[in-house]
Amino acid sequence: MTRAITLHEVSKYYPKQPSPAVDRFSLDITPGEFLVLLGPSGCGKSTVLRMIAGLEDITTGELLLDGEYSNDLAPGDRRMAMVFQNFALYPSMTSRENIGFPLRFEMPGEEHGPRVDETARILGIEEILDRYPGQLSGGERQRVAMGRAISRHPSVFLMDEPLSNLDAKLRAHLRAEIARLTHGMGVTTVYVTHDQAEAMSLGDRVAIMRSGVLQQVSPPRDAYHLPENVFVAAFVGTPRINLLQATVIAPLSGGMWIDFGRQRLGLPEPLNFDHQMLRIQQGRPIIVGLRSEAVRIAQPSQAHSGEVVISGIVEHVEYQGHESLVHLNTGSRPAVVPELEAPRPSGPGARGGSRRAASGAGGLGKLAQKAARRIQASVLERDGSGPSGSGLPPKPSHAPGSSPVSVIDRPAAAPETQTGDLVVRTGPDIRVRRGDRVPLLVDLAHLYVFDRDGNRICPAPAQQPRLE
Ligand SMILES: Nc1ncnc2c1ncn2[C@@H]1O[C@H](COP(=O)(O)OP(=O)(O)OP(=O)(O)O)[C@@H](O)[C@H]1O
Repeated sequence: MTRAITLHEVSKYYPKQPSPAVDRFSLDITPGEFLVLLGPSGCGKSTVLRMIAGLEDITTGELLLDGEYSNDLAPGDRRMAMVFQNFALYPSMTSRENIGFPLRFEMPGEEHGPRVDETARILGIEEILDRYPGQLSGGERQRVAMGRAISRHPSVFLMDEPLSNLDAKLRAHLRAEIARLTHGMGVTTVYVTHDQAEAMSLGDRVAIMRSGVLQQVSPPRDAYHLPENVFVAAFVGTPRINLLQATVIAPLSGGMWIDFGRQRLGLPEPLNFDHQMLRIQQGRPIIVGLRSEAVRIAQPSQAHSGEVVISGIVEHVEYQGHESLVHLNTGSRPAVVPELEAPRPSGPGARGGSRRAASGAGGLGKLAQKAARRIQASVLERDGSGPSGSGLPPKPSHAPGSSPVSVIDRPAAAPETQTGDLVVRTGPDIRVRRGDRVPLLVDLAHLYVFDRDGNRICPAPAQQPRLE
């Protein structure tokens, strides 16, 4: 009933496009799994989905369905049902007729009524079965569209941003319904979205794509806690992870610091394994990732073990009701991931807009895409200058980690002119004002470090590269 889907080194070149829309994509989806394809607009998610459906030819590579080579299988023979963003209901048919329509071909000559009624009951739409699409709300229309997919008892659901035309409340509601339905039916589901929150809440696993290339496949929790590279770290999680340019200082005489230019973090001694592995980065530019919950505003005397102190100047406080996000200037230089520079599309209809923006941006859009493909340049420096601390700053006067206050607050040579480089999550009642300098406690247990190419080096990857 439900199917295994394997994509092996699958690439897709569209005519007249210099680079592939999908580039050597390999993935095993197990029967009954809910797999989410996640990534920014134009990264190739829909193309992967359409190749699985048979709506798009595979240029190179193999698609296996239950282990059988299926590149050339006709779409109608794949027993897959697709749900799109734009509902695609027949306006002149009632909900009942829309849901029953595919059954005319799947069950010719048979009575469809019971199957339609069963589907309507599962979806809770019995009362709207005799209405036309024009008489339905967006959410009801999408339920009917899902009903049309479910009634066929497919072996695979393929969903392409099915909720993106709906308002936030309805999206959250239908998201829960989709999870309940697909898991209840045990049908393999591949779900496309650019909304990381949706992906994280729905997927058994999330496959994150960038410029046609698969970046990471993992359960949502691992994508958040163990991002394999800076792109995944930045794409997953709200507010976005703070990414700061830095250098490792590891003098032979001992100790290790992470230098942000104006401030340094001393790593507590004895160094743990992950921190020891940073020694080989000595003097090289790195990117430090700090999620908003890894830093708190508190007095140094309140530091727990594993927390070190830096400071920042309050730029802006974003009140969110249940919490506040405090934007601070620590005098560091933010690192930028090219595709994520534009605000993430969100809200109803965002997808079409973003697609237009991507394709219609002309030269700039293409340049951004080109930049994105250069894996060696996966992270840019915001001001275009070299990495901070490219010459070694003076040796600090005390050993790092010897006290919780192991940061060296160097007097700024010039006024701190950068805008907020660090966002910290706090309780809603925080009493800070713009311009206040506040102490920040950084929890080193939640420190991420990426090398210049954007690959995570702390926490150390499970498989260490072999030293030649
Ligand atoms: N029929 C086509 N002909 C040429 N190029 C195409 C075609 N369809 C898609 N593309 C290009 O292939 C790339 C991947 O497109 P795709 O629709 O798969 O991305 P996506 O991640 O689903 O984006 P979105 O979320 O905006 O829909 C894009 O650069 C897009 O412009």
